[in-house]
Amino acid sequence: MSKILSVKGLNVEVENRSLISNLSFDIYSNSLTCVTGENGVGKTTLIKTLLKDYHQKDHVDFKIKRNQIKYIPQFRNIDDDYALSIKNFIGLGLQNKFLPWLSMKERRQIDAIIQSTDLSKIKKEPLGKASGGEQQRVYFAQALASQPRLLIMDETTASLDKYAKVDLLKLVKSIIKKNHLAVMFITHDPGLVQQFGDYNLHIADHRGTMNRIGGQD
Ligand SMILES: Nc1ncnc2c1ncn2[C@@H]1O[C@H](COP(=O)(O)OP(=O)(O)OP(=O)(O)O)[C@@H](O)[C@H]1O
Repeated sequence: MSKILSVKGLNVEVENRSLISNLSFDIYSNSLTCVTGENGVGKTTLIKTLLKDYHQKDHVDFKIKRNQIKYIPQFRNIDDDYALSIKNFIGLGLQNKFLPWLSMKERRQIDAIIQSTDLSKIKKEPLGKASGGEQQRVYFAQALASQPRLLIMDETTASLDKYAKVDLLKLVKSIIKKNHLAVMFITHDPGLVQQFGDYNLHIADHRGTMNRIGGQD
């Protein structure tokens, strides 16, 4: 396990209103850190602050490059008519892409991601026709195409049923292990935290506390 991010004495504010004071925690590779707390405590604002303060080393010290951090937002505007195939959508996640088509190396990389995220059977289907759980798996796969070392998932499971939630988290855990990835996962689901979290960064009363949990592999 190597350190990916060190946060020390960070104050998280919005429009001069303090949300979290004197926050300190570390994020390591090979681990899933759940970020929990009531609505409005400042979880999303914390993530925005970390990304905004990337170059400011006093309180937020990333050990990785900015382009090795990937954020998967909670909502996307994908409607039923969205016609791009799942494979091409995942390809959009490739970094430093100059050509409009995929090189042989990129094609192999995308094929490996499709296989590891169990999307082979539906890779030619339009993304708009995929189920909610499949779409979340595709967003995760697209994020992997940029070969991140830290992945931030913002309530990615919120719209899924309990089986799809567990399936997605099992997949995330297996990729964490395989790619030595660090994941920060904002969630309101205590069952998922207990079952899959390695750490829980819990925010309440303007304070953040990091606890070790030790979720399943
Ligand atoms: N740009 C902004 N300007 C003013 N207030 C904001 C802004 N962004 C967020 N806030 C306020 O800051 C507080 C924290 O918001 P934030 O979205 O970070 O909470 P959260 O913990 O992620 O909540 P949830 O679990 O509901 O998503 C809220 O009271 C919100 O209204």
